[in-house]
Amino acid sequence: MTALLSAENLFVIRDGDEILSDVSLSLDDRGFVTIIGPNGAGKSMLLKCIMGFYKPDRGQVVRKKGLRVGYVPQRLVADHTIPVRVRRFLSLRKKASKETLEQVAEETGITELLEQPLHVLSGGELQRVLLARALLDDPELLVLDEPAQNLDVTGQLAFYKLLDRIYAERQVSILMVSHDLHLVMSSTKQVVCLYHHVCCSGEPHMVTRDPEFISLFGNDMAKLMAVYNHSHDHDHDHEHSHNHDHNHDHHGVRSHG
Ligand SMILES: Nc1ncnc2c1ncn2[C@@H]1O[C@H](COP(=O)(O)OP(=O)(O)OP(=O)(O)O)[C@@H](O)[C@H]1O
Repeated sequence: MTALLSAENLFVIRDGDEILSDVSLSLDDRGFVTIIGPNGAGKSMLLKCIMGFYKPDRGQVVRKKGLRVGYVPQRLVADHTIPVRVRRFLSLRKKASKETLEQVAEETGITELLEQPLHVLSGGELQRVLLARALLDDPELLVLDEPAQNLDVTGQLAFYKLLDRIYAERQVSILMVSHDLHLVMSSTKQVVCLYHHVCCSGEPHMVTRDPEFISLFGNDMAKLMAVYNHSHDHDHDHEHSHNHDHNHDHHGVRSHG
């Protein structure tokens, strides 16, 4: 397998706090990695470093040469005072052909919305438009930062279902921050549990059994995951990786050193 991208030993330190502490992560061709972690754990910061929006204090991000990346932010605040139609919005930054734009619109279920002004769209529709925009360049890697955070449960389900289909049908890898592990765990191949450092990582059903996962999210979350795991609960010990060479209190401190 070819590594599309790797983050190597990233540190981000602000006001003496380690927002990211020795974080490493790598994404292979056709990988599907979901980053989870409590509020303020540094998930968005990690994505910003990976996207090159933010320079880590130490460490580096190595990308495959010429890697095409599509980015889907948490949300888009549409400006009511400058009514932009969806079609125009999609062609603002990307030089996609009319055919590509319409094919991607079809794929993401927004064909009917192309002539609508952005500001009239629902939250779910806007997220599909943002996904469509990220797909216009035919990305090898899709990076999504809590893409369903502002949607209701039905909207979340629909969005992740669409993402599943895109992953199945395209030659694309996915790196996503999500709080909805129970909704994405059937598609996710690897979960990275972050609390300023990588607490544990591996296949979803293994990570949810990890004592560090349970200490971060509590037993209720672990039990909820167990229900979702039930249908494909089998042993993958050999694929599970840990990072246990640290010792700290997850609930109290932010600096680990
Ligand atoms: N540019 C910055 N300068 C200083 N501190 C920052 C900066 N960006 C983020 N932080 C801090 O870093 C910590 C991690 O923030 P981040 O947004 O990465 O968390 P998160 O895991 O994405 O949280 P959430 O789940 O709530 O979105 C927070 O305490 C935040 O205040």
